Amino acid sequence: MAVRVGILGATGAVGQRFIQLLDDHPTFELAALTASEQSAGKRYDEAAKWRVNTPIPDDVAAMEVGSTDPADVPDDIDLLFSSLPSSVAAEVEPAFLEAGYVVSSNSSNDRMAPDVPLTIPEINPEHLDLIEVQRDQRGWDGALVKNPNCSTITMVPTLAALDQFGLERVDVTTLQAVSGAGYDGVTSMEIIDNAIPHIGGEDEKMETESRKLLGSFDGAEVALHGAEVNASCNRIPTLDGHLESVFADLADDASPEDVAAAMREYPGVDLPSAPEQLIHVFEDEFRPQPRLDRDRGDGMQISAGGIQATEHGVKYNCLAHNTIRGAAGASVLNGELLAQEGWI
Ligand SMILES: NC(=O)C1=CN([C@@H]2O[C@H](COP(=O)(O)OP(=O)(O)OC[C@H]3O[C@@H](n4cnc5c(N)ncnc54)[C@H](OP(=O)(O)O)[C@@H]3O)[C@@H](O)[C@H]2O)C=CC1
Ligand SMILES: N[C@@H](CC(=O)OP(=O)(O)O)C(=O)O
Repeated sequence: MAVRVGILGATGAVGQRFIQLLDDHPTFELAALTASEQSAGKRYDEAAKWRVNTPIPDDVAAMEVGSTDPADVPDDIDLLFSSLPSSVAAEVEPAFLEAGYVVSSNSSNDRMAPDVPLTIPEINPEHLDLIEVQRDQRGWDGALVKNPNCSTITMVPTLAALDQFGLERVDVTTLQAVSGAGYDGVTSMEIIDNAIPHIGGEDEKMETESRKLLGSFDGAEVALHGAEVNASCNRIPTLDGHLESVFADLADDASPEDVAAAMREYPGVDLPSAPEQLIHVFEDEFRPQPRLDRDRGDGMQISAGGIQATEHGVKYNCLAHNTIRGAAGASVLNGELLAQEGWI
């Protein structure tokens, strides 16, 4: 049976990716779009400055954009995807939850809240049961699920594969695409022929969100993973695809071949938007590269390569498409998990 879905913040960069990914989705039927008051009341193709690399689906182009207000969203929507600026999401998401909507949100507010599941379906699907705790504590009829920051989601599947060798410490340096900052985030004069060695708040997000994702859930709360995580985040002039260099200290001996096998064999999930294999491992040490590898698995696969031994463990590079696996695709996959697990 079709699941009726809506998008909060549908006109933005991530909102457009949602529309692209939901076109021809096997079970999700797009039935509501919202944005700011400037866009409300307009046809979608008048309100959105469409910039993704496929045309606006005809049925979506003609849809009317609503206000981001529960009173303006049909009651029969089963699931809302949220791609609002986090300051706006922090204000309006609670109103949708109080009104009984289930929200799969990409915005960063509340990701570390103890009663909010921060989920990657292949890594920690069991954390969804935090919804029961959330409903008890907040009195919401709805449910709020978050996906992580795009840099965090690029690295965490590889760390999950390494955890069988006793993950003790992670040091990561990122090379992040300009689309992560949004269309107006970095000017061409700032980024062409350049690299910017800081992204506000990003180091802390990688350092905390990764430990929640890899943490254990006892039915009441998530205990953060014990590994120390240090991140240094940088912007470079690629369009899409975050590339990251990871140094991981391990308690047990593990050769680069053991690590490659653990990554290749890390199990996927049976959900419509999931890649068949979660992590592709290259033998060629010049890969992964953003332009060549970000679209693997329709933008949902993680790539890794250049695995080498270090004194305390291994180092390697990893890559993911930041606006698909790192944003809209991550929320859609969480929505598919919510449906599979009977939360909607
Ligand atoms: N870009 C990326 O790679 C990633 C982004 N994110 C996060 O996703 C979210 C969206 O990012 P992005 O799509 O780049 O942002 P954009 O600025 O491109 O889009 C923001 C959307 O929110 C709407 N909006 C803005 N203000 C309000 C308001 N006051 N009330 C209601 N709606 C409002 C906009 O509508 P209107 O067009 O009418 O202004 C638009 O639809 C952010 O939280 C971002 O941090 C997360 C991971 C990756
Ligand atoms: N900060 C990320 C994108 C982003 O918006 O992250 P978050 O979802 O944590 O706000 C980047 O610049 O690439």
